[in-house]
Amino acid sequence: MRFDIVTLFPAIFEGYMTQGLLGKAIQRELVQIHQHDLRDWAPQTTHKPVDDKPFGGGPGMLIQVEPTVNCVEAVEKKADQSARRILLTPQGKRFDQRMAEDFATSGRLMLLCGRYEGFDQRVTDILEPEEVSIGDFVLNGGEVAAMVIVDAVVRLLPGVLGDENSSIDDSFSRGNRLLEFPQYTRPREFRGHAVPDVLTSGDHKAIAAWREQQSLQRTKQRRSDLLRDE
Ligand SMILES: N#Cc1c(-c2ccc3cc[nH]c3c2)n[nH]c1N
Repeated sequence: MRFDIVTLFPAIFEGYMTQGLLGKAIQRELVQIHQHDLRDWAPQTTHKPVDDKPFGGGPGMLIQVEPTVNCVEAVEKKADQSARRILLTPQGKRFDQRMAEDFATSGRLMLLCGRYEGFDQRVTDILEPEEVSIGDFVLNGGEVAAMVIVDAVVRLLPGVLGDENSSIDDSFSRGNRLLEFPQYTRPREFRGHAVPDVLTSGDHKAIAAWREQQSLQRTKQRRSDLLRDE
């Protein structure tokens, strides 16, 4: 799978792409991530401005339409398949596990990361991206949101998580409507807190029943909204 990230701050992604599961997936060529600096598409002046004041007044600046559309069109010319375009914005559809599973079936995603007050409206009108938000809070730009999406999608790709790390029991995975059960490893007791006996009983049926009960109890306590019919 390939991600093309259009951003004013490509360096933000450097460290992120070399660490952990994503770093390994890139090394194993299961994933490609290409950053595209919008400033490379700015008017060829010394300052290379990509932002300007909003018509009609108001605070802050907007990213101009021209560098963005030129950048996206240039990126698309490099590959035969047209990428699925995602614009990160607080006004977007809420990102969730179902959306992550859907994105994971796309061969290529283009993530448009804004800054300032966002993009000129014509970027949306011309490129017709899917507008996505990662939650009801305000960030300073789309890059962190893009990393959240890359992180959630990459772990779903075949071969990225080994069998021992399968995502099948994860909260929210593949239609799971229950939060994941509590997990324990060695030591069997720490500061008076012991691992529940059932987990060391070897009785797999009892373990499964305990985990189901714990998931249901945890979901009722923390996220009862997940139990309501849609
Ligand atoms: N996705 C998302 C976002 C953002 C976001 C995205 C892009 C820009 C560009 C300037 N400010 C931004 C905030 N804030 N909160 C979210 N859930």
